Amino acid sequence: MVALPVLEVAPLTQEPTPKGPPETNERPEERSPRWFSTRPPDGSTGSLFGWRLPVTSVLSSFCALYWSRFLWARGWSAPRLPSPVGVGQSGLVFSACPMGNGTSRLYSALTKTLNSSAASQYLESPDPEHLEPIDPKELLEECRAVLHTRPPRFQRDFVDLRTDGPSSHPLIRVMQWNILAQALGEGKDNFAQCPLEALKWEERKCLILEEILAYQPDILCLQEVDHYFDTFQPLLSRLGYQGTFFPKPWSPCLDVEHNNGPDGCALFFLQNRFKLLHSANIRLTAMRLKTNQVAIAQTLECTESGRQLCIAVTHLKARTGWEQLRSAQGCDLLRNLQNITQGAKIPLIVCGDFNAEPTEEVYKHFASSSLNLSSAYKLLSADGQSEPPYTTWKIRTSGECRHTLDYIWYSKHALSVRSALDLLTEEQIGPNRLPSFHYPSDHLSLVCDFSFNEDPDALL
Ligand SMILES: NC(=O)C1=CN([C@@H]2O[C@H](COP(=O)(O)OP(=O)(O)OC[C@H]3O[C@@H](n4cnc5c(N)ncnc54)[C@H](OP(=O)(O)O)[C@@H]3O)[C@@H](O)[C@H]2O)C=CC1
Ligand SMILES: [Mg+2]
Repeated sequence: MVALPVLEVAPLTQEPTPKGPPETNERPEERSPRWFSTRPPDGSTGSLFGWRLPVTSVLSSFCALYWSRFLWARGWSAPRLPSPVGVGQSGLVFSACPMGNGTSRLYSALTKTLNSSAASQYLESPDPEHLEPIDPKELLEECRAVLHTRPPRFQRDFVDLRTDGPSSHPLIRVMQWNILAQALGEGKDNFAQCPLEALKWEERKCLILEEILAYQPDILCLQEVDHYFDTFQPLLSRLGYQGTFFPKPWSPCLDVEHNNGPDGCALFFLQNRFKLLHSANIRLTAMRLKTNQVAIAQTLECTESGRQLCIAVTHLKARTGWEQLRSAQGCDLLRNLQNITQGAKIPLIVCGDFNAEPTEEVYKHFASSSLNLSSAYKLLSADGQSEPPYTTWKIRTSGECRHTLDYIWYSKHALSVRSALDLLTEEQIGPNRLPSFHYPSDHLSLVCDFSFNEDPDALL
């Protein structure tokens, strides 16, 4: 069940003073973080975007717009299509336009384009109910065929981080990745050096899938997913994953013409490795008010060992000037995770785009939490104490942005990081930065192999 839109955090009152300079490409209402307002006593919403409107009319139009878009994004309002020709295997279909107009986008996952090449023969399915497993190797080959005009993908190596001998428990591979919402990449992010051609969804989705298939995570935590129902859910379910999607209540994607629905967090795990015990979709709050950011937290039982693991994914509020909101959202997530892990009894992994450098308060809350968390990618540094120099690197019209914002937190007593996927080098990323013809997102994927520590009763 998804919560309703976010009048509660509509920018209204003065809040914390931005620490850094405002980014010039932001809209005025986003530059000054003015949030957490209560409604004025006259029953209007106050100066929401400069208007004074009755609460009921604003509420009802937001609700109607949001729900119609949400239902439409899920395909619930869609009529069934006649069976298209050329039956394939995987359901990965390429629509004629990048995001498509309403109709072609809605149908893109179901439709077989008449002129599709032989390369996509295995990638297509006429039937949304078609659930036959896909061989990951064959899907990878198909993706590579689609990408044959693009430069080869970058080589990244796993760094061995073991400090002891081999574990008797099988490894758990976790991938964290902000994949870049298609609507934001094309419509809002203002990438200055990335040609629109490089963002074409038909090819970019293959780059994303290629990255996932190359590392084959057991657990996959994604942010900025705006193609869940038409791409990732159908394909990944046929690769053996069970998926959950929680859209942002008022996704900025919905402001983009020809969007594909709201973006949100998605969490996938391999069904042959885990059983789902508990799942929570969390609308993050700040000072008890609902915000536009979300998280998913699930408790899984490992089929091999019978041990439990809690996994969470989140995407905190972006942009400079919103540090206090991120901090409050982080505290709310930690509070929720305290409950879900039964007071830190269940080992925990938290993946996210925190939109916060390690110097920020929210990072410090996680590092000092009573959940005893440590950030896995620190282990790649020489002293094990420093985060990588960047996890996102892009050039916006407002300038170059190189930041460390993405993290994989883990219970440091209960779990060990056995290896971590190295980041792309500056040379690999290239002078035009990300995204690019080589790499589909402005954020790098983070991938770690975890094992349970031997003593299950050790302090978490
Ligand atoms: N929050 C609210 O109450 C309401 C919001 N809205 C709409 O929602 C949007 C804001 O939503 P919110 O969830 O707060 O979004 P955020 O500020 O968290 O950012 C949304 C996306 O924009 C990207 N982004 C970050 N910095 C920039 C930048 N400088 N230029 C362009 N894109 C950037 C982020 O990517 P990354 O994480 O990769 O950095 C993120 O995915 C607005 O467009 C507004 O119109 C509408 C009504 C109410
Ligand atoms: Mg983004």
